[in-house]
Amino acid sequence: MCRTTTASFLNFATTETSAPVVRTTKAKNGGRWKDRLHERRVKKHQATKEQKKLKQSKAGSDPSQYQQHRQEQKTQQDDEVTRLLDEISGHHPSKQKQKASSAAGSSGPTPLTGQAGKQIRIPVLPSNAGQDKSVSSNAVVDTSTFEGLGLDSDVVKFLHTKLEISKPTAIQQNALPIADWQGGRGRIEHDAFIQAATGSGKTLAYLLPIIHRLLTASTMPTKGAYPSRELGTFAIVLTPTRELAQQVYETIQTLVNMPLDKSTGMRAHWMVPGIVVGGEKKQSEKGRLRKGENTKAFMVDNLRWLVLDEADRLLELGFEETLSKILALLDEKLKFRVPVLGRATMVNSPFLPKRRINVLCSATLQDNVKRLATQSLNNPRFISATKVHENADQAAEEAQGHRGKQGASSADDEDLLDSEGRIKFTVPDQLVQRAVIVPAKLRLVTLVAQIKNTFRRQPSSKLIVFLSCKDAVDFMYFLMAHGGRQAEAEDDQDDVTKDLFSDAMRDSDDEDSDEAKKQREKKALDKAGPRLKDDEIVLDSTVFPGAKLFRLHGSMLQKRRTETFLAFSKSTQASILFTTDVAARGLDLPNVNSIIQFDPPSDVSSYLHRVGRTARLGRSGYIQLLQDKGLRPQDESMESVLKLTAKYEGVKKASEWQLRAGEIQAMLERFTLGNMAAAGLAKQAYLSSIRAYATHISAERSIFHVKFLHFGHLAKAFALRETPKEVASGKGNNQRAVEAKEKKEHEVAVKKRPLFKRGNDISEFAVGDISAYYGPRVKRSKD
Ligand SMILES: Nc1ncnc2c1ncn2[C@@H]1O[C@H](COP(=O)(O)OP(=O)(O)OP(=O)(O)O)[C@@H](O)[C@H]1O
Repeated sequence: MCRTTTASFLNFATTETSAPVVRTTKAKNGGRWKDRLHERRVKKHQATKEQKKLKQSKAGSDPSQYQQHRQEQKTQQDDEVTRLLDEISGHHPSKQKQKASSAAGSSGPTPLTGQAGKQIRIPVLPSNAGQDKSVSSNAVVDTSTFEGLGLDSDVVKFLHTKLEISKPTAIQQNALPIADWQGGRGRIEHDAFIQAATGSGKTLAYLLPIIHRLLTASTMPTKGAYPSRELGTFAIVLTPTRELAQQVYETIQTLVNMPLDKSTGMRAHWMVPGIVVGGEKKQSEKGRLRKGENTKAFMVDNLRWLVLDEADRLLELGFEETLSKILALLDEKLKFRVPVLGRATMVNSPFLPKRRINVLCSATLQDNVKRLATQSLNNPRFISATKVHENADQAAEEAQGHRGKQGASSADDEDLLDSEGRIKFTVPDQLVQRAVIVPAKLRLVTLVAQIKNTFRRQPSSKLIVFLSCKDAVDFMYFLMAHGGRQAEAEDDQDDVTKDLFSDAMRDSDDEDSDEAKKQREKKALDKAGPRLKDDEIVLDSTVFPGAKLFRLHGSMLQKRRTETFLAFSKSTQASILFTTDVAARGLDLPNVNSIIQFDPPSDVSSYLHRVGRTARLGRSGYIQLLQDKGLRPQDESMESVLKLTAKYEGVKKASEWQLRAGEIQAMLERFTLGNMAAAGLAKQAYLSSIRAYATHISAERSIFHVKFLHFGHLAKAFALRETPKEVASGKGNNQRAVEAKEKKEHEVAVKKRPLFKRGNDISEFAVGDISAYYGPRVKRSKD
């Protein structure tokens, strides 16, 4: 049902021609690596099908067919985003059709101002420490204080005393006036795009107006009654991860629990925040939201705000279907609402927006999304930390005009625009960014060295290490927890071998009871060393003594995810969080002072969000990318990182740092070799990382191409000594392919060898194939 509804929202009808219908494929970037891999496979399959179709059509096929096909592919991504934006704004598809057809007959979206095909440029100042900046604003208000912006005095007091927030940040200064505090008849209400650097306070920029207006609405009865819980849901905030939902929920919870001065008539008890996230059953959140079963209060008659936090991620691959379904549900619920007898279901308060306000918020809102939003959303305003623009084109023109006046070499422009004149996404000013070019085989040891150096410099540091897949997260977490027990690991290895041998002997000798066998197995497993346990939230590190280790990824049980997130947030001692991109967006993890990207991010915005977990709100932060190919000139040499560790660890001669690095690598390899659990995790991590690496988008494959990877060296990054072939053949998925390839190679090699040497390759179990001994039969020529 949802599928049909979704389809009916497509607002750009394909031009009707006699050409065969060509199925377009999605062409999107971003998303999880698994989504991208799936996407690529589907695309490849469809492309082959289309090629076949085109071949089958008339000989010398019509070039217009091909052009149309190309055009459709090009606009596919934009269409996808437009459709979602239309759904968000609740536009009627038929109206959209008219709009599209009136747009100069173009089959793709055209900006309203007629600047088709033009790049949008919106300047953003590169900082998230906005409090001390003097920022211009369209509003005739004192934007430097919350009172000046019109925020209720109780809320201001609460922010100041309880949350230690005394002045609005730059993005809050610009966003709050647009939110139209007082409401009132005849006021234009705008949808909004909020874009500012990570850690700049965007959450409060959209939450404060909502809370303020709901509080104000509670002072006046509508239809004789004060607002109550029975009126349903007033605002929905959608986020791409459960942790972010949890964080936003907690912020709202704190806000609605603020003490209020009763004489003002404002009441907050009727505002009840709720959270809908999936549990172990992945479909549950979608299901509950679709059916509206979770709570009776999920009534959307009065829905006045729909916020898409990390909107660019929500519009990305892997999310759009869920988003469509949720939006379709909202529409459906509105369409088929059943009036409740004796109950006023619709609120008509002068303090609330008259319609649903849509807010899209992120540090990285792409230009195409903004351009399409001008068409799809309702009077959208583009709010950055520096300015508010009426539409994306206005912002672009202004940026261009500014560029024209100042000359292309203006320092400001260099900061704001890239070489092609597009807006640059920015990282916080105070963030120190370093790239270390490391050969794959030294990546692991450099990671260890870098973490050791960080802890030496600042003993209670909190670090986040980003990895590309959950298998790599599990392995690193486990390795850093137990890999430092060098001596134990060696003993363990001997014990395991002894144990397994003696058990095998005993099995064949006597017939023990099942219970005795179980006991022996358990003993053997215990001897085999530590194992990764699902119920562990935190481990002590043996590689970094005194440090606590955490891990976070999407395949963990929800309960563990939440516990880990909270435990790491609260940790005040030296801590490391190993994580996938699930922690890259939006999370406000206090006092994280260093980010290490062990695996490269999947694209620019992913990089920005990852590094944004540190240097938040003007604090300092340090990030490091460990990469075996340079993205830009080498910032910090691998040698300097390793030398520093050696120095810290008492190595006197500078030349001995290599020895120390070798010792660390050897220690970790010994552990992996001697521990069955570690060996399994390492192999799995190695394979999954290669798969993830292979899904880098085409624009970045000149740097991150799987062909550039040295598989043998990469194994060392996962503390493995085996050759990749051996590792791969141990895996079910690749086993047959590897075996088949090896068999073929072997056969070819055998055939090439001189006859007298071939016999050596014959196994004693070989049966009756004479060619194995003498090579293939060949016809002899008669002469
Ligand atoms: N005006 C303010 N003064 C001081 N601290 C603030 C202010 N506004 C927000 N903060 C705090 O700044 C931190 C970062 O805010 P927030 O998480 O909203 O950033 P963000 O811009 O949404 O970041 P991201 O893009 O990473 O999601 C939070 O701890 C928040 O409480």
